[in-house]
Amino acid sequence: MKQISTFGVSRYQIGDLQLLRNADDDTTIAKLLAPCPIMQLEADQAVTESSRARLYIVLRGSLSVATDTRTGMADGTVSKILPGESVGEQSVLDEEANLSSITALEQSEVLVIEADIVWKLIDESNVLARNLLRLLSFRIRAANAQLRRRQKLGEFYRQLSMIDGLTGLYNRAWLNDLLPTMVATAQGSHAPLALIMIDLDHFKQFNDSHGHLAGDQALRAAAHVLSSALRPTDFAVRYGGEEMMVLLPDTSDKVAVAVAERLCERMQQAVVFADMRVPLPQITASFGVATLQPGQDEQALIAAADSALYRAKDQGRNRVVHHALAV
Ligand SMILES: Nc1nc2c(ncn2[C@@H]2O[C@H](COP(=O)(O)OP(=O)(O)OP(=O)(O)O)[C@@H](O)[C@H]2O)c(=O)[nH]1
Repeated sequence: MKQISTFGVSRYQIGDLQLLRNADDDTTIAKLLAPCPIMQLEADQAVTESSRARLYIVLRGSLSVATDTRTGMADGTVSKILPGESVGEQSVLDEEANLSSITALEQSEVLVIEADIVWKLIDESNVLARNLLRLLSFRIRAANAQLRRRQKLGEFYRQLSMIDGLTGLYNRAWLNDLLPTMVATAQGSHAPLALIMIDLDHFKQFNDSHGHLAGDQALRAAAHVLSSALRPTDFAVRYGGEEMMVLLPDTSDKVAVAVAERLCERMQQAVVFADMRVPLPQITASFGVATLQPGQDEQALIAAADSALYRAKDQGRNRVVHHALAV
């Protein structure tokens, strides 16, 4: 970056600078700008870092500004600054050195205005102050829009990471996130909460006989049985390999058992297709039902449903057992 002139003796006019367009008192402004250096940059040359805040106005050529991630708002976004446009207003107002990385996109000439002169210009020119406010408001709005976009994207990925890829059911991460709240809400409002633990029967054998891909198809079919049979307020989760779980808010013992019975029956009827569209043998599952007891936490609720599930396996599989009721 080498100085080739000062604004006062250059061919450039105040009207060339967007921030000062239509300025009211040209003579005072001209006097303030006269000693400001004009620097020449070659293509790809960086604006030399200054420890002090400065305003840069492009007179010829163009600059690329990559925001620095240290600013918090920034994410390395690159913008192009064209003749008449400026960069560095915010650092002047914050009285902080510019954290952006500024590089010339082609051979360029740049007017450099030190912060103290910018403040004098603000004192002298209402037009400059107004243009500066407008510019900053535009930049804030653009930054807000970008933040909103990023927030939406973050939420999208968060949701994606809560869904099991094979079955489309919620996954364990979702359960860890949501179950404690569901349990606390139910305990707080004395509303019932039922949990059904489901495990496919002899699934190792199914995999061994028909292959892992057919096993995956069976898991998808089982998940579909659950998700298509539930109310919109219920949740189906893939708890582990071939273990699934259904959460039924506001549901009593008896209703939860009836729901589990319905799911058990539909599971036997589910048609699992292999790739050749030839149906595979039936799948069945065992169901353990538990309902939240006063003072119980989510771990105890899961453990109760799990022990009911083991009893269902013990009693011959393809059946429903309630933790406390004799089903
Ligand atoms: N295809 C497939 N199989 C899985 C997946 N996750 C777990 N499994 C299989 O599920 C089987 C579970 O076997 P076990 O826990 O022994 O139980 P089981 O054979 O179902 O027997 P019971 O539960 O006692 O009826 C294992 O063979 C796992 O490999 C998966 O994502 N896809």
